[in-house]
Amino acid sequence: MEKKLIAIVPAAGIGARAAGPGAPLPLPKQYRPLKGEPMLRRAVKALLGEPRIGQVRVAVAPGDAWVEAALSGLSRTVWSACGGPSRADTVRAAIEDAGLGPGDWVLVHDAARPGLPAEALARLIDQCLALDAGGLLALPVADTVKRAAAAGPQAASGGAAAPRVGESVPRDGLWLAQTPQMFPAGPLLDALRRAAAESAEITDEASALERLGVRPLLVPGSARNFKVTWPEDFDLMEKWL
Ligand SMILES: Nc1ccn([C@@H]2O[C@H](COP(=O)(O)OP(=O)(O)OP(=O)(O)O)[C@@H](O)[C@H]2O)c(=O)n1
Ligand SMILES: C[C@](O)(CO)[C@H](O)COP(=O)(O)O
Repeated sequence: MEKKLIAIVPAAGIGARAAGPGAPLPLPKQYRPLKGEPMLRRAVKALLGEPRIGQVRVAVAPGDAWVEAALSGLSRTVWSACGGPSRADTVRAAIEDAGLGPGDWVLVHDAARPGLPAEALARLIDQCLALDAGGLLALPVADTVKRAAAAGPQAASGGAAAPRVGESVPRDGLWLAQTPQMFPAGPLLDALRRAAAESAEITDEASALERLGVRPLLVPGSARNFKVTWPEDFDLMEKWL
């Protein structure tokens, strides 16, 4: 039987970092309109443009009041209020909800990355299917990388003091992980369950599998596919869109 490919969009966050200082967001960042359309809707539409994706499953927080309007009229799209306290909890619950076979493919994409180009998405799927291996979009690090030193004494003038450099980190071989991240459903679900049982803090799907010795493919992503995280990112993303 042919393996299915479904997409999961974790959308149960609140966007705390996207709020300005002292100014909470009026609604979670994934519902903020970008050029007239909620960010979540744009992220889902980027996935729907790929014919190999059979269904898009959006996972939102319990009590979410915005998802129905944000996704109205989209084909091949369902949503469920199975969001958990962390992104990994949300993704795990969404895969459990999806009732997939262990060999079916799951492609996880952040609601906060509405700028995903069709070519980058196709590149990831092509590579994973051709090599029968899980993988993720990512970009090689272009800048010099510094690790901050442990916090020292605060400046006498008040205000938050700038941290100091502890060391420079060689950037050779360093990549910045993006989404989508694509894996077979069975191994991914097993890896996420084990990470949860062992209280391992994981921030993406690949790292759950890396803990178990898997070496996912690093497929070149795109600068346009950045994650809307900080207040200024909304304007920047609107320019790209
Ligand atoms: N408990 C959570 C936390 C995050 N996410 C989702 O994971 C994606 C990437 O997370 P991030 O950009 O960190 O979003 P937030 O958690 O909303 O942002 P912040 O950390 O600033 O609060 C987003 O689509 C977000 O909605 C989720 O589904 N469930
Ligand atoms: C999955 C991710 O987008 C890859 O860069 C990232 O790790 C999500 O991290 P966040 O802290 O939940 O934004």
